[in-house]
Amino acid sequence: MIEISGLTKAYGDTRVLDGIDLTVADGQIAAVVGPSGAGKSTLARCINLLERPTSGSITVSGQDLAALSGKQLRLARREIGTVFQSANLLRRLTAAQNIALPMRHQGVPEAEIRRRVGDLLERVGMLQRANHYPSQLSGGQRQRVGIARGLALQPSVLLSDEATSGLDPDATRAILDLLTELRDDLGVTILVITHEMDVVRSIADHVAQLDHGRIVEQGAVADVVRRSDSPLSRALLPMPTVPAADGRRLWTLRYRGAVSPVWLSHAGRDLGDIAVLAALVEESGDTSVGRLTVGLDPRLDERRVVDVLADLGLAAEPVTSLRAVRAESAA
Ligand SMILES: Nc1ncnc2c1ncn2[C@@H]1O[C@H](COP(=O)(O)OP(=O)(O)OP(=O)(O)O)[C@@H](O)[C@H]1O
Repeated sequence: MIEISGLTKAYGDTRVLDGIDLTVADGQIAAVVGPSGAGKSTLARCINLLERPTSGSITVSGQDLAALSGKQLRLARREIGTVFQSANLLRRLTAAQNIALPMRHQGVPEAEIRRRVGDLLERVGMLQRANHYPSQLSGGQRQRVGIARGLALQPSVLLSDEATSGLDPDATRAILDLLTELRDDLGVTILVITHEMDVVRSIADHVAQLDHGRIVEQGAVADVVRRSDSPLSRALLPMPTVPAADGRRLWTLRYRGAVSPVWLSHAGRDLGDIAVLAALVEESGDTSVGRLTVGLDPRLDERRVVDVLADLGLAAEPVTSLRAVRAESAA
């Protein structure tokens, strides 16, 4: 479990992180997203102790890392494995030697290193390439070795800093599957720093949006995608703007997981004809999330629409954007 509380980082007079509160439960994957310059990398460097926070605490498995120094700090570093963008492997070392490196630095006995390197190579599907140098590996393969190296000291937390950026879709998918396996099989808590919303949708349990050094929105991904009119929700499941058809009133519907496959006909019994104008269904973790724009009879009572759809597991919200209102009144 990672608990970040009141984390602030300043360079001179400039506060790059400003009162970050973020908790990632054991065995969960959390994603931190945000625009360039928001402070994502600085947050990552504070968490893996490459930078000292100016104030606040970072507690991993009950230990406040920000309060440690010297030997304690070196020991605490083992708790957090990091995977960097483009893996950062040492060119002159083979895959196996790169993975062994953190263990050598910590004085792990050679026999134990050999055993663990073998296990790790197998876990990340790279056993056949143990003796390849980074230049002989693809970007996705290098990243697998990077992940194995990040796990070498058996950390409870894995920090992934833009680990999939620059990879093609297949390699990205394979790395995301691997991270999910690590969470599920080893119970590793994973914090993913990314600018890719696909990554969040695919693997994250929790998402936090960083902007100008502050977390401006966060929550369980399954809840965030159902939020109405939230910037993070729109970024996660963007919908095209559609004009209302035939004088209907536009509504946005959201659902997650267990919605009846025949909800539309059920809802139609109470609400009359439902025009589906746009729909987006995504797999998020092991559940599906959906967002639709529908057109309904404008004479329907708002409360009734919300209640009927809520009974069917859908969150409904009338669309009130200027464009939609214009489209409605023009129809
Ligand atoms: N060592 C430093 N000294 C002074 N300012 C810094 C330092 N490191 C980062 N900053 C500033 O902190 C802000 C956040 O930078 P950071 O690299 O954490 O953002 P980011 O969200 O990771 O951006 P990107 O997605 O572009 O990598 C930027 O305005 C940057 O200029």
